[in-house]
Parts: sequence; structure tokens; C-alpha cells
Amino acid sequence: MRDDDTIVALSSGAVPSGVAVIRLSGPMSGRVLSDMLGALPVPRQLKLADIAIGGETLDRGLVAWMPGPQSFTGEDCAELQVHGSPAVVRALLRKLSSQPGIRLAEAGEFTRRAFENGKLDLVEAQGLGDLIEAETENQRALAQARLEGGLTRQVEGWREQLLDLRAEIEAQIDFSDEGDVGALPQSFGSEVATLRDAIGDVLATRGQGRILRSGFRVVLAGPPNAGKSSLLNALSRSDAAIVSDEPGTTRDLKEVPLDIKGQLIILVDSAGIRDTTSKAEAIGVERARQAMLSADQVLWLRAPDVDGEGVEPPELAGESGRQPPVATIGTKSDLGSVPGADLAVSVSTGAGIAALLDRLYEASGAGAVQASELLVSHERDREALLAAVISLHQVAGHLESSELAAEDLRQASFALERLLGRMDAESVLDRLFSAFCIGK
Ligand SMILES: Nc1nc2c(ncn2[C@@H]2O[C@H](COP(=O)(O)OP(=O)(O)OP(=O)(O)O)[C@@H](O)[C@H]2O)c(=O)[nH]1
Ligand SMILES: [K+]
Ligand SMILES: [Mg+2]
Repeated sequence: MRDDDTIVALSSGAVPSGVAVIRLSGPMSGRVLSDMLGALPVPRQLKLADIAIGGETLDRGLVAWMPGPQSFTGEDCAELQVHGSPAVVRALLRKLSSQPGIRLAEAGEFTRRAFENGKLDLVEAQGLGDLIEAETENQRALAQARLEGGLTRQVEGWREQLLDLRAEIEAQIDFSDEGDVGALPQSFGSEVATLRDAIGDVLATRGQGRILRSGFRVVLAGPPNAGKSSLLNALSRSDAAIVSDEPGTTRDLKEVPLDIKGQLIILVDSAGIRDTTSKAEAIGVERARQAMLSADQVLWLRAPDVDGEGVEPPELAGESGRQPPVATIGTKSDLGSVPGADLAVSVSTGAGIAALLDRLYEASGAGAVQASELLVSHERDREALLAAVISLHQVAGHLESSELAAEDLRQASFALERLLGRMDAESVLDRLFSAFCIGK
């Protein structure tokens, strides 16, 4: 696998389709076009052409020539817009990739080349991946802000401040007679603390960023026959889950995504919680408990006139001690009421369903934030910013030694540089880009 190969892939969606876009990047891109047209076309303008490879005409379509470095990858690029026919696309890819120096692209390889040529950093590359996968309005806005450098600019600002702080220490070391190691002034400690708190503030928005990007997880739980599966179907206007009057119908977790006003809400149906002698049901009950623990919101469902064991939510405490918020929903309100419920619903009459959707949207917090202003949405972001904050915390205990403090600041800088991909192991790059689709 050589980096100076020219790569080719179908970059548009699944065929058949009206039009398919085949993209090339690398030194042979220009040759393909000049062989086809007799000469290179005007850069960045579409030109109608017979799409001929190795002398054989396969289609007629539009071609574009984007010489590097002003291209997406930074290399010479060509695009062929052809009919979105599976046979045309297959023939073109086969012909192109059998030309010397041209091969099929791997997943994410175009974006990886763009990264390696400095066209975008790792944070922005992830933003591009998010944008391609975005299904809701909030996911789109979050990804767009990331791709446009929202987090990159913030991180670069912090790196500048770290460089200034390091320069202050260097100056101290230079002016001291022994070449080290005077104590640093308290004012230096408070400058570091200010930066640390600024990073910490952005880090604190991670929870909301995750919800906007990955969705707000709502687990429907409760005793058997409380109406969990019926409610899941009513909320999602589907028949995704099996409903029956037999208690213990649901065993597996069932996830259904909802788009409420541009926010992804993931509803999770679960097995009714009870003691059971059925092995399969017992596994389902355990899964239900685990799902409740990792929920952003638990809806505990209770039907009217059902008393006894298992009608109150179980004690929930995860290893981290985290307690997911629990709201009690009185179901089957057409049959009677449930004392103490936060909201009553009936799938038979439709009562309370719209109100519950509104409450879920409100609980997701999505209405209270601008997706484009949230910077932190990936686990990588959290790890890097947390590492920087921890290093900066250590400075407070190292003020008596400028060398130790300088090392803390260096570690904080490394964490931020790694986030942007300025210093990164190949393995991280491999993992990151292989999550992209082919042709991106
Ligand atoms: N009258 C009335 N019946 C309902 C309502 N919701 C559910 N039911 C009935 O209650 C029974 C149980 O409903 P399910 O949705 O299967 O209950 P569940 O909580 O998913 O049950 P398990 O999966 O077995 O734990 C079914 O017969 C439903 O038709 C409602 O709003 N009104
Ligand atoms: K049931
Ligand atoms: Mg069920």
C-alpha cells in the first residue's frame, strides 16, 4: 500500500441513483482526464465528456479537474459524474483501478490524505465524519461547527497561553544564577488556574455535547404488562415492539431512534422487572437493570390498580454512584389513575403522548443550548481536555520548582496537540480513519 498511489472510489451514495460521483486523488488523476479529453480541462469547471478509459467509452458525463494543492486532499484530484448505474460504476472502477499507479481507496483514505497534507486536523476530520453521518438537525449543526474549526480554534488559543506560561518559566530559569530552580510567584499559580478553569468549563459541556451527537437515551422500564412496549410503539408511531397481554413478553432491549425537533432521542424498551424462574427472562431482567443504570432518563411505568412487589422502581446506583433521573408514568389512563405519577398516558386514547414527547425533549436539554456552540462531543475530546486539566492542577503543588512546573505545562500542551493530531501514533490514525466510509 503506497501513499503515492492514485486512489479511486465511488464517493456518492449507493447505486442505482440518478448520478454517481467517482473521485480520484493522486498523481495519475490528471493523466486519466487528459487521456479522455486530449488535454487537461480548465481547473474547477465541469466539462461534458465521453467517459473513456483505456480507449473504451463507458458513459457520457461531466468531469472536473482539481489540481493540488487547492483540492480536498491537497493532491491532484479528478471527479467523474456518471450515470448512477451499478454496471457503469463497476466497470469504471475496474478499468480505472487496473491502470498502473491507480488502486481502489480504503475507507477514509481521501480524508486521511487531506489530514496528512494539512487540509484539516484530527478534530476537524472527526467533524467531517460526524457531518456525513448526521441524521438530525442538532447532529448536523454540531458537526458543522466542529468541521469549521470551532474546537480547533479554542484548543489553539489554549496552546498559545500554555506557550506564554512556559516562556515565563524559561525566562526565570535564564535569569537565575544557578540555571534553575527558583520558586515561582503565586501570581504564576493563579494564571495557570485561570487557564485550567477555562478548559474545565468547556469540558463540563461534554455531557450535553454527547447527548446532541449520540442521542438522549430514554429507558422504558417497569413491572411486566405495565405497557412499556405499547408506549414505545405509540411514541415512535411504529410497531417496533411486540405487545401482548402475556406478562414477560419483552426480553431483549429494543432501541428506536426518534427525531424530536432536530434532537435524537433513543427510546429503549426493556423486559418487565420481576423475579422469574425462566432463564431467558432473567437475563432480560438483568439487561433492563443495566439499561436503566446507563440511561439519561428512566421512565418508570405503572398501570392502575396494580399493587404489590415490583411496582416501585428498584434502587439504582451504578459503580460510579451515578443515579439516572427517574420519572413515574401512569399508563392505561383510560382504565384508571396511578397515584403519585408525574404524567398519565394512554395508548388507547392517545392521552398524554404528545405531552410526554415534549417532556422528553425538554429533559434532553437540547432546547436550551445552541448545538453550534458546543465544542466537546467526542470521547477523545474528553480524554485530552481532562489530561490537560489534570496536568495544570499539578502545577499548584510544584510552584517551588520551576522545572517540575515546566514539565506539567509541557504535558498539558502534549494532550492538546494529540487532540488535534499534531503528534499522534499511526495506530490512532488507523483507528480513526477506518471508521469512515469508502470514498470519503
Ligand atoms: N386499556 C389499555 N390497555 C393497554 C394500554 N397500554 C397497553 N395496554 C395493554 O396492556 C398489555 C401489556 O402491554 P405491553 O405493552 O405488552 O406491556 P409491557 O410492559 O411491554 O409488558 P412486558 O413486555 O411483558 O413486560 C397489552 O394487552 C396491551 O394491549 C393502554 O393505554 N390502555
Ligand atoms: K406484555
Ligand atoms: Mg414489553
